Amino acid sequence: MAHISIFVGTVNGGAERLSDDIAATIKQAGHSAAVITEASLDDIKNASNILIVTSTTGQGDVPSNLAGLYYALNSSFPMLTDKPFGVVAMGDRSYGDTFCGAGRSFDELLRDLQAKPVGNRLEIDACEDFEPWPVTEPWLKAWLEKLPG
Ligand SMILES: Cc1cc2nc3c(=O)[nH]c(=O)nc-3n(C[C@H](O)[C@H](O)[C@H](O)COP(=O)(O)O)c2cc1C
Repeated sequence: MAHISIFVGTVNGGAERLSDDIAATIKQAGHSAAVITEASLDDIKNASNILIVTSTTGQGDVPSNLAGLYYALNSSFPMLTDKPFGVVAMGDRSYGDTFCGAGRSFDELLRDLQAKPVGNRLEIDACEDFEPWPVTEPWLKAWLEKLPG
């Protein structure tokens, strides 16, 4: 059984609703999960498995409820060596180059901190996927299967 800490970045609540569905599915699969909406540096340092679920705001920016964690990681740069992680990025392709910018930034930062990517980042385009769950569910099931241990 794995414990997964889900770090949510949201402006209008979509990523939080998706995180709740993700947590319910993780529990149904026999694991445990916690959804964290106001994360501290210790939350991520102490996490066994990290799942970032974030929308993008501004011009490729991390939502403010998750931005504090992003900047704290970037400035204090704690090594997260071999800590398994995944990223679910919600965005809108009509924003062009900044599509899913927050999820992409987190993915890059966690790799820089030597955390261990499990599978590929999921990018959800609000223009195409009006409901995020149908694309997230198969991704999540595959991600759980790839999780070490
Ligand atoms: C003001 C604003 C700025 C946005 N900027 C971007 C962006 O730069 N890139 C992107 O991919 N999506 C962008 N989006 C789209 C959101 O990330 C997308 O609609 C997401 O599903 C919202 O999730 P939330 O309800 O959790 O905030 C923006 C949306 C708003 C309202």
